Amino acid sequence: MSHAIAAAFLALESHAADLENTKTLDLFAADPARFENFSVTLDDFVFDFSKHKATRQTLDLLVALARARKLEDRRAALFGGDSVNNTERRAAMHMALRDLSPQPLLIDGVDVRPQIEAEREKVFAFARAIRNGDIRGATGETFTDVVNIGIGGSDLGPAMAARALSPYADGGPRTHFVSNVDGADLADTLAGLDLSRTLFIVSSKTFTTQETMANAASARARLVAALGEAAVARHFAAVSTRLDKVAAFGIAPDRVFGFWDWVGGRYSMWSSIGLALVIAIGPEHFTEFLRGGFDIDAHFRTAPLDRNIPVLMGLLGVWHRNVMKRGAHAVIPYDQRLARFPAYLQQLDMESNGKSVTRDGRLVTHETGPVIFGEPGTNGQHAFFQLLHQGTDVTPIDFLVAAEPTAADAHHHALLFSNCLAQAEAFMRGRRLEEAKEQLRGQGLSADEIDSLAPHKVFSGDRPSSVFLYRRLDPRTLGRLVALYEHKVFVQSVIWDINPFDQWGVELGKELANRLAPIVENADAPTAGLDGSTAGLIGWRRARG
Ligand SMILES: O=P(O)(O)OC[C@H]1O[C@](O)(CO)[C@@H](O)[C@@H]1O
Repeated sequence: MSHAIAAAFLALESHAADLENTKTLDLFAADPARFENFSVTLDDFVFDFSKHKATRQTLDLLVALARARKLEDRRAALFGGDSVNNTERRAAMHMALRDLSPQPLLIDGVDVRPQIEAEREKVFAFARAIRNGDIRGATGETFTDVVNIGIGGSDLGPAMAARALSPYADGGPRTHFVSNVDGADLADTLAGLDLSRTLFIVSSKTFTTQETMANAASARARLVAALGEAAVARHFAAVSTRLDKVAAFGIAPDRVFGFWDWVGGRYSMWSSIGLALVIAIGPEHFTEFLRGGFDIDAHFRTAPLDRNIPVLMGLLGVWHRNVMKRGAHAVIPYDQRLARFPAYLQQLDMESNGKSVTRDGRLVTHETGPVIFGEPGTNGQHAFFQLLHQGTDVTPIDFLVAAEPTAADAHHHALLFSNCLAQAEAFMRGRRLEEAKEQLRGQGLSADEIDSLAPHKVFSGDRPSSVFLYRRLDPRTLGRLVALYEHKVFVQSVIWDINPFDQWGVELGKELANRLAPIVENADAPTAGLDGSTAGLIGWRRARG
């Protein structure tokens, strides 16, 4: 670690010590314009970070750390199509997929815009034909249901977005997502579906992923049993970078949609991987989704670092992770249709920044990515918020909420919105022992009862949160949200000097699963050489199989 970076961290640590006796509420008292000063508005979108215990000096020190890490140069390298994914020797140019300008998009000196636009047009034409019934199944029926078979980045993005944007799924077929190798996933999804009206999309960047290949083979077998071998060409489409492998599966070339190795799996929902989503919401709404991502790219590239939403998200996360030593980060959408957004972010953030070595392979000197978790509010309030309010660990929270009701019921939205703001306020405000006692006195309790109960009603307060307030959850807003988090993850990777675009940590488990599968399937296969626990568990299963 260079001297400048070590000095930047030391300055942050000493500043944190100075702030120890300051309450976040005091910061509001000292600055009547704190909300304006500690929030950023982007069109009809507000990022409010005023409830973090952070001052102007905190921001200056965090920006100094970012500069010491050369964030602006690294951002230029990212957008310039450099091989920022150094361990796989690739660019990470998912932003090119949503660049709606006419500018050339250079990767290794080649303008990739024509290929991107051609592939997108092919996806759009196919989606339109499915939606309007020009493309039909083997028996001449229109498609009423689309089943996307994929996992991780080939599932979570489109699945999350199809749910988030369900009000925009006007007139298209229903979409379903099968990911788990547990056969129950496919079986439960297909129960009740009419195979003669069902289109399967096999989505896999590598077209080798065990779960996806197993589910695709089972879906194919079910279709062949129902409609015959010839139906496969009419009922299957595929999305992959490995067109050679797709051909071997028997999917017709005009139903194969490609993308490129410079698009990471968890960054791929902007590509042909979005096919199921395009079929669900239509090309026009999908283009609005792309536009939302493109808005954020422009903001990320041009806004000053201390007014730059993804930079602030990333740096505040570094403040909490590295200076305050907080190990988790919660994302709570007060928006039921964003129910899968926390799961989507788990892959985006934890697969990207869950690393222990730097870009050049040395052990990191600081903590890297936190555990990301979340559930929609208000449900989370009745599940794990107790720990967030009074547990011994402090967990920073992102609250996401729309300003406008999404359903016709304004009353429900008023309740939802109030709950969101009330929680954020409660985490910041807390309740002192004296306040707790005062409240209990008002309830007519005896002095002894008050003394014994009051400590249980104390909230430390100063528990930090950001609020993302958007007008409504439409395709453009969703595009903005996804791109904001993508760039936040990138900013943090720069501070931690790690490669956010590889995922070697998923390899070992995959290798071992492939080694175990034949031993589990064949009851006579020897278990010698396995560790005692694994052999014991297989033996227990065999005895009952
Ligand atoms: O699209 P594929 O190649 O099937 O991979 C699915 C997922 O598996 C991973 O490689 C590892 O879990 C993810 O990065 C990826 O999104």
